[in-house]
Amino acid sequence: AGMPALPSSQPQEVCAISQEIWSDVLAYVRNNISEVEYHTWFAPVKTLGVREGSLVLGVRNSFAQEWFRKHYLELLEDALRSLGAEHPQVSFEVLPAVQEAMILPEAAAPTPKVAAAPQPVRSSPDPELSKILNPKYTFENFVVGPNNNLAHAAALAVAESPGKAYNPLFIYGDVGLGKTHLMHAVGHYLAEKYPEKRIAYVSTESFTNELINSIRDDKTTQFRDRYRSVDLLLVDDIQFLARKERTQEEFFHTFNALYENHKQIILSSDRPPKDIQTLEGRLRSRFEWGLITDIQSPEFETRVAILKMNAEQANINIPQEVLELIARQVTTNIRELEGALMRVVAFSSLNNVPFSRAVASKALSNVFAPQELQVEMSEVVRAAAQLFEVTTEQIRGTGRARDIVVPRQIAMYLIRELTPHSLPEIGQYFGRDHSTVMHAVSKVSESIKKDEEMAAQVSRLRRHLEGLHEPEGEH
Ligand SMILES: Nc1ncnc2c1ncn2[C@@H]1O[C@H](COP(=O)(O)OP(=O)(O)OP(=O)(O)O)[C@@H](O)[C@H]1O
Repeated sequence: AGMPALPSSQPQEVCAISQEIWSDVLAYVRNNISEVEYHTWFAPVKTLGVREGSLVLGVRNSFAQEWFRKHYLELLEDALRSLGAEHPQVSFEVLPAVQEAMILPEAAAPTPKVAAAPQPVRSSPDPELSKILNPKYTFENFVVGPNNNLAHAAALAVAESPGKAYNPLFIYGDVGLGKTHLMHAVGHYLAEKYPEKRIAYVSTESFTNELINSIRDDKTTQFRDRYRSVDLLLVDDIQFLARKERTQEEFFHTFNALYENHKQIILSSDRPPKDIQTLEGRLRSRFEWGLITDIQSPEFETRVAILKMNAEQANINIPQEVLELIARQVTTNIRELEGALMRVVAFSSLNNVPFSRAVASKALSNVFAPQELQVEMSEVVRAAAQLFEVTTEQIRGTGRARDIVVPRQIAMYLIRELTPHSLPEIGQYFGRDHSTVMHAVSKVSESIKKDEEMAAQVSRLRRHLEGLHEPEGEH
């Protein structure tokens, strides 16, 4: 409602994300019906894309079409609503029987290069390897920023001279910040350069389970052979070795075997070795033999760059300001950042509206608590200084000249309006007491009633500051 219709000349690359939408819808459906029903009816359905806001589903015959209309329309609409569709629409088309097997992507023309099902960037000679390494997790697809440049450089060095540069390479950081991505990138790099090298990627959990199974099945020799004969061993989430004595013992020997043969080992963890409780000393010290490097949360610019890369890869054209809005909403976890982007794209295609800040903030409003306007005092001062062509030091200083006092009072007034800071806190920031701030606030609120120019300046500043943080409302 109130949204501009999507001009037909602006093709939305719905196909790129229709798979994404469809898998979310399926997940919703699956939660709400029995497994048998799900497999009978939903498993054979193909998505044909989103057309003009309507999710088009291909079903096998007209009987199924009727059945869906009668029994599952509401459920599907609910699912779309959960993704943000305001007027969910689903339509069904009977798939031509012969074409059923090849219905995608040809039928969903025009088909952009789909990122939802990433093509292997390079085909690995080893089919096993392409199963274990995520094709998306390459160096090319890794955005380097101040938060991860050391880890990135270390990974690259290791990829170029495995077993020589840093062994082991230990990468730690919070969830969803790219540890697995970097490990796989080394794997891809090596696989391309040295197709004969053997690479193994395993999570600590799988390593543990495989070990347990091998003990149970009396196949520990095979287990050992497998891991001790690789050229590159990538082990994810090594912190889960904590309290698993038997696995630690086994891993210790694997580590030694590889290390002695100059085979590269890369480990990831959510914390540095010294913080992994109940890790045997001899393992801990080995983890510290090579290089320990961390990945931090990405800062704003890096988050925007990551979103941009994702959008480009999905062939979706999203305005910079929308990407920035998303990057402001999700600050710590890149997996969630990517999820937020998908949500915005799904929302805009399901509602058949072009990307805008309003659309994005709406799409994200269910997922993320509506952003509190979080203007910083320093931002207000900076903005006021800029507008009045004085320095921030002057504004926070003690000068009494009128051309400094007015900007200072306006800054205090706007800080009071736009931030949750108390009068004493604001006073402290300016090296004054709270009564000075109170005086400034009442002075400015009086002045803007009479002084048009000042009113304009204040509202311009306010809009600027709000614009920095808040999604535009829908008018
Ligand atoms: N610098 C980056 N550039 C582009 N994409 C990134 C970057 N860092 C992370 N990602 C993406 O973020 C997602 C999460 O990354 P990844 O799975 O590697 O995180 P992780 O640190 O291993 O998390 P976990 O601890 O949960 O395993 C992936 O889709 C990955 O491609």
